[in-house]
Amino acid sequence: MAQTAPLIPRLVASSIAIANRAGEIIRNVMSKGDLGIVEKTGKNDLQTEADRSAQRCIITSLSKQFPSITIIGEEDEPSDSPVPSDWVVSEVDQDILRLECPDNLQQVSAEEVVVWVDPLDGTSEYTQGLLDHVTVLIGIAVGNRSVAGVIHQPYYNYQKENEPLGRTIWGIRGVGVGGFEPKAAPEGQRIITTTRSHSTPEVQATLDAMKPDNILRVGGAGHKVMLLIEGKAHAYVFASAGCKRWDTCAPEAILVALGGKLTDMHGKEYSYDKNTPFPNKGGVLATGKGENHEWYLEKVPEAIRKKLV
Ligand SMILES: Nc1ncnc2c1ncn2[C@@H]1O[C@H](COP(=O)(O)O)[C@@H](O)[C@H]1OP(=O)(O)O
Ligand SMILES: [Mg+2]
Ligand SMILES: [Mg+2]
Ligand SMILES: [Mg+2]
Repeated sequence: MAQTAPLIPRLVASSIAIANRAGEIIRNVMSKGDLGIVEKTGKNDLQTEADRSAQRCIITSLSKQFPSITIIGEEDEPSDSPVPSDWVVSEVDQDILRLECPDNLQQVSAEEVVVWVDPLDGTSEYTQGLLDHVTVLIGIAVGNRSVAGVIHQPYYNYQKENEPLGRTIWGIRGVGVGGFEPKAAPEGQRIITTTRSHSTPEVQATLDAMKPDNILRVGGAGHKVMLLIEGKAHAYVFASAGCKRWDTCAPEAILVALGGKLTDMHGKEYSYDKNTPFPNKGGVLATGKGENHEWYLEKVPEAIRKKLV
């Protein structure tokens, strides 16, 4: 069975198992207490031992199982030390291999695939102990389109006793989603989710122009798209540069598999081609199924939109 399934479901099946392992690594770093925080070159841009170790687990495992695909990870990896053998995952999620795959995904070759890896999304929140904002993101693109994604939440349920810790959700365009219960956001309200650690006057002015009933300021692109697909927010609005392709590839695929949309502030979809420059310079606007994406675009103040190129 595993050998006969097409490449995209096999990649998703492996990514689920790999993301689970990366989540354990993230929890282990936190429980040991030494986060090994490094400031990267950008403003308000941190990296921890958990980001580095989780990425080594994900990239080593994926490239071992799929040697011909292109993998692009957020973190630079200067480490020469060998990857511990128990970080190299060979398991796969068997249920995914049994899914029906649409025609357009049947014949994808490894050379067409680009996997965008954010080993730990919400690093700023992780260092501040806001653990439920943290996700592991593995996004799968074919050509320039994001077609499948896995979001793992290592700390899901962490404040509840007797509930399983962590969960992994997946989505494949044209196939469906799993690992959670999709829900529509409440009618008759406008709830917008946005950054809590990378706000700017432009981000705030754009939110003001949309006159939301409520604003949910939380960390991570993965976490914010989870709020959309679980019906907690109607739109994710970030009128600023700062996010990168690895932040949006996996969440976009899951959102789109459910009928939602993710674009820049001009309404343009991001390209996930391997040669694309990775900054999402046009900002992020994501809306759930049935939301009027155009309405949000029209509300973006023109002077702010013009700067986001
Ligand atoms: N100015 C920035 N510099 C670095 N990363 C950013 C910036 N803005 C956003 N990001 C990335 O996008 C994610 C979503 O942004 P926010 O939480 O501010 O809404 C962040 O968790 C971070 O990913 P990461 O934590 O993987 O570095
Ligand atoms: Mg980062
Ligand atoms: Mg990120
Ligand atoms: Mg990250």
